[in-house]
Amino acid sequence: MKLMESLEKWYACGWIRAIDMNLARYVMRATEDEVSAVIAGLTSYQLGRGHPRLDVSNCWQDPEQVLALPPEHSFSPLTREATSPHDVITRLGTPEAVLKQLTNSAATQGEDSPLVIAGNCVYLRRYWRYEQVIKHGLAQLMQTETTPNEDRLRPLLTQLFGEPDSTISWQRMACALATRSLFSIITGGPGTGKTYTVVRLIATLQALSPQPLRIKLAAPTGKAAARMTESIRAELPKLNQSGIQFPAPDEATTLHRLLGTQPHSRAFRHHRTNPLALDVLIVDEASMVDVEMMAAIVEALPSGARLILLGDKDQLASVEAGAVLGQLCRGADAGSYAPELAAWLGRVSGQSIPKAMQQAAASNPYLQHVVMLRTSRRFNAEEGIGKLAHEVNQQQTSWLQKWLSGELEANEIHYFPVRVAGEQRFRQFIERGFADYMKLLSNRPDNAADIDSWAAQLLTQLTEFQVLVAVREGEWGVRELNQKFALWLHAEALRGGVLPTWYYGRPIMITHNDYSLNVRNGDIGVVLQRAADEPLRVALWSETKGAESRVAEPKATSVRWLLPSRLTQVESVYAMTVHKSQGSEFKHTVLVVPDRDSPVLTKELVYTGITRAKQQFTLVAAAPEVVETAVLRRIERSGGL
Ligand SMILES: Nc1ncnc2c1ncn2[C@@H]1O[C@H](COP(=O)(O)OP(=O)(O)OP(=O)(O)O)[C@@H](O)[C@H]1O
Repeated sequence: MKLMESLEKWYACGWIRAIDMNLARYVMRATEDEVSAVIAGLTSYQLGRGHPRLDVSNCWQDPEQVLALPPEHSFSPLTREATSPHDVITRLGTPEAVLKQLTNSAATQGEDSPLVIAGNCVYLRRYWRYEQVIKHGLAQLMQTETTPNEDRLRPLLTQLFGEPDSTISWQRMACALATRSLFSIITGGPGTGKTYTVVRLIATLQALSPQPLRIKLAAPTGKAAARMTESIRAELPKLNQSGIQFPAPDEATTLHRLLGTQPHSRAFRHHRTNPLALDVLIVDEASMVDVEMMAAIVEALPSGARLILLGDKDQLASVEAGAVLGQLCRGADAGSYAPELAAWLGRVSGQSIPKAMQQAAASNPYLQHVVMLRTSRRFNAEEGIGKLAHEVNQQQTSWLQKWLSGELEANEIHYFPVRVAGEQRFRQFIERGFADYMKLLSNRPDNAADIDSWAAQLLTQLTEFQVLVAVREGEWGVRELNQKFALWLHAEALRGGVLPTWYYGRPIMITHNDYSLNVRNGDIGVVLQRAADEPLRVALWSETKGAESRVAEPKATSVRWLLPSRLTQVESVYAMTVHKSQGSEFKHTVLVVPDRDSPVLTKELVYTGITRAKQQFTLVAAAPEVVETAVLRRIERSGGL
C-alpha cells in the first residue's frame, strides 16, 4: 500500500480528521511528494490534539504513543486493514532523511508554503508564526528595563506586605519582580494569593507612575473574567482600609471582547497597527490561553505597555494548541534567578532568595520573570483538598493509595467507589447533591417582582454542587450521565421517561459564542417559566458591563431571559467536563473517573478537577487503580517557546 493510501485508510477508520486528510491531499497535489503530504497530515493531526508541532525525532521513537494511534475506541470495521503507525513511520524513512526531504520540498519553501521546519520539528506555518510572534514579543517586553528606584520601592512593599520577617514572602517578590520589566508571570495553585498579590501590584505600579495608568483586566472566558472581578472586588477594600488609595481598574472582561472579535473572521479588531489603549494588561487564568490567543495578545499590546500573566501552571492547558503558561513556567518549582537579580530582589524586599534558586544561566530565560506562589491560604497543605491536590500534582501515589483504600481519615475529601453508573447509592448521592436546587425550583414566587432574584438564586445554587467528568462518551461520559441525572431528578415531571429537549428546571451550558445574542461558550443558564401560563425561557446572568463598570462599585446582579429557540448550541450541565470547568469553582465538586483507563486521564485533569472544589471534594471512581494510573500520566505538549 502506498503511504497516502495508508493515510486515507486511517481517515476512513476515523483515526485522523477530515481537515488533516485534506491538508495531506493538498500537499500531495502541490508537491507530488508523499513524504511531505503524510507529514503535513500528521502535523495537522497533532495540532488537533493540542500540539502546535510534530516532533519528528520524538515521534519516530514511539509512534503509537506519540500519535496515540490507534485510538482507544476504534469501532470501524476497517481498523483491521489499517497500517500501524510504526509501519507508516518506518516507510517514511529515518528522521534525518525525512527532515532532509522536507527541507528540499516545495511544502516548506517560500513565504507561503504550508509547512515550516524548526530543528527536528515540523509546524503548520500559521502556528509557527504564532510562536514566533510570542517569542519575539515577549523577548522585547523582557528586555525593556523598568527597574524602579530601590528607595521608592522598598517602603511601598513594606506598606503593602508588612515588615519583612524570616519567612520568605513570594507575594512580595512577585510584586517587586513585576516592576522590573514589561513582562511577568505570577503562578500558583488555588488560594495562594494571586489576586491578593496583583491588587498590591496594581497599587505599586500606580504609585510608581507619574500619571494614572490605564490598567485592564482580562480572562479567557466570561466566567473566569467574572470571578477575577469578584476576587479583586473583595480584596480592594482591605487595602483601602489600611489607608492605601489608588484608582480601581475596570471590571475584567474576556480576552475576545478586549481584542474585539469580528464577524466571520479569526482576526481581531486590535492588532499591531491598531493596538489596545492601555498601559498594563493583566490576564488571569492564563493556563487556558492557547498559542493563537497569546500571539494576538502580544501583537495588540501598544509599545511600552506591561503584560502580567496570572494562573496555575499545573492546570490543564487549553483544548486548543499549545500549553503556553506551562512552557513559560518550565522549571518554576525549582526556581532560577540570576545572582544579580536575586541580589536586587533581596535589597528591595528585605528577604533573601534561597541560594539553591540562584543560577547564573537558567535553561529557561522566562524564569527571570516568573514568581511561583507556594503557600495556599485557602487550603491546608497537610490535609483535605490541599493535601490531595498537592499529592496528585507531585504524582505521589502512596498517600493517595492509602486514602483510596480507606486507611486514612480525611476531612473535606471523600472517596465514593461506584461500580456502575446506574447504582442506587449513586442515584441517592446525586439526588442529595441537587436537593436544594430542586427545592428552589419547586418554589417559584407568585409575585412577578421576585422572579429575577429567584432565577439568580437558582443560578447561584448551580455553583454549590457540580459533577465533573473526564470523558464525553460511554457510561461515565458527560452525555450519558447528564441524561441519567435528568431522568433521576425529574422522574415525576417526565412521566413517560422521555426527555424533551427543553423542560422546566434544565440547567444548561452554552457551547459556542454567539455575539449577536451576547452569549459565550461556557455560560450557564437554567430553563424556567416566569409564570404558569408563560412559555419556557432560559435565565442567564446578565453579562458584565466591561469598561463601563469599575470593580470598586458594588456588584449589580441581574438576570436576563432568552427564548430557548434562540439558543442553538447548548448542553445539559448537571455534569460538565473538567475542561469546561476551568476558571470556575464549586462549593462541592464531584469528579467522576471512568472505570477504564484512557489517555485523556492525566494528573493535570485530576488536579484541575480537585482544585475546582471550594469546600468539599468527592471522587467517584469504580477502580482506584484507574485513578492511580491517571495520576502517573502527564500531558506532554510539544511546543517551541
Ligand atoms: N499574604 C496574605 N495575608 C493575608 N491574607 C492573604 C494573603 N494572601 C492571600 N490572602 C487571602 O487568601 C485568600 C486567597 O487569596 P487569593 O484569592 O488572592 O488567591 P488566588 O491565588 O487568587 O486564588 P484562586 O485563583 O484560586 O481564586 C484571600 O481571602 C486573600 O485575601
